[in-house]
Amino acid sequence: MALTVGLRPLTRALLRPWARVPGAALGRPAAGSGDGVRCFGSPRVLVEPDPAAVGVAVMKMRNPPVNSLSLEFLTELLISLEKLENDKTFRGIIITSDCPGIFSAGLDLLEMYGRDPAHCAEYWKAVQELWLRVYLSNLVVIGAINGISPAGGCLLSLSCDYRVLANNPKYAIGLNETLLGIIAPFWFKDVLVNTIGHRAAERALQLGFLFPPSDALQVGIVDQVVPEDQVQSTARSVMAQWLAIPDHARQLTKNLVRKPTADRLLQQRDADIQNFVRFISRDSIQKSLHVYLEKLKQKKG
Ligand SMILES: CCCCCC/C=C/CC(=O)SCCNC(=O)CCNC(=O)[C@H](O)C(C)(C)COP(=O)(O)OP(=O)(O)OC[C@H]1O[C@@H](n2cnc3c(N)ncnc32)[C@H](O)[C@@H]1OP(=O)(O)O
Repeated sequence: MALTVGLRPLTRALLRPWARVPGAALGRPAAGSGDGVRCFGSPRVLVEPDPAAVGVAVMKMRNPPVNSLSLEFLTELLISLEKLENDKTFRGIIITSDCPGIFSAGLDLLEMYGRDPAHCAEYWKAVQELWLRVYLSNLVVIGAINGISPAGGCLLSLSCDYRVLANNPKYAIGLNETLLGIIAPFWFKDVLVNTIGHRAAERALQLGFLFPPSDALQVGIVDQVVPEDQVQSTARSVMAQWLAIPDHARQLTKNLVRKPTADRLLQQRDADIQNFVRFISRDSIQKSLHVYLEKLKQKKG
């Protein structure tokens, strides 16, 4: 899938600093890595070949403090994913977090609060693009979910082929948009319905459920819950099962299952952007975001 949307100016801006980081440029051997070991990534996305599994890359998100999906972070994720997709040495990716206790806090609220319509439109394009790229990836994508994963973080998880969640009572996963006074877009909703079924999604979406690990497993929003120190090794074992299937058969099957859902967005991307911009620009929605951001601040005391 081509990187179709208008990310070029930002992409160029992002590429410049990477060029100054020895070994950090996409596709170059990393500083300190052995000859021929490919390690590519960016300031916020660390991508390394899994030393224990041929053809597998581990992608670690590191946008502290909470891996919120800012425009810059989304762009870096997109570039790394595109690079991996085009590198025939890789057949699978494990997506995980480098921020302790947090997989991803979801979309960056500061990209939607107090921003002008043009910025919101650019941001939403990037959100759409990340979803499409992960959801339709030809690679096997396993989520090693080592922290809380609300809203956009949950969408990212749901877009993986398989989800392993760490069994920690502090962690939770779900589409909690209504708690913020906003709504999950139809394609977030579609992916949740596909995963947990209509009735469970109806309740979860309206009530903004964030499922703790045991409930998450029970409802099927994740596939496995394991002790925290086994998340990566479990993801690796699952990856081996998925990679035992011939790529072409698995990829065509994935496409068969996922394309109708992706097509619903692909057929109306511009309208979806306009809808988002109209919605997010409303005074009432900006007020809700303000209240939510204030709550986050006050939580700190
Ligand atoms: C028609 C279409 C409609 C629109 C659809 C839009 C869909 C939106 C989907 C989304 O993804 S909205 C985002 C939802 N995310 C959340 O609700 C999570 C909010 N965050 C938290 O609950 C907590 O931060 C945490 C993730 C549980 C971590 O808690 P912790 O105590 O470790 O850290 P904090 O002190 O709360 O946060 C640190 C720092 O980060 C800021 N921050 C947290 N989350 C976000 C975020 N999503 N976007 C931007 N910034 C975030 C938080 O305010 C703190 O900032 P400072 O006070 O340090 O400046």
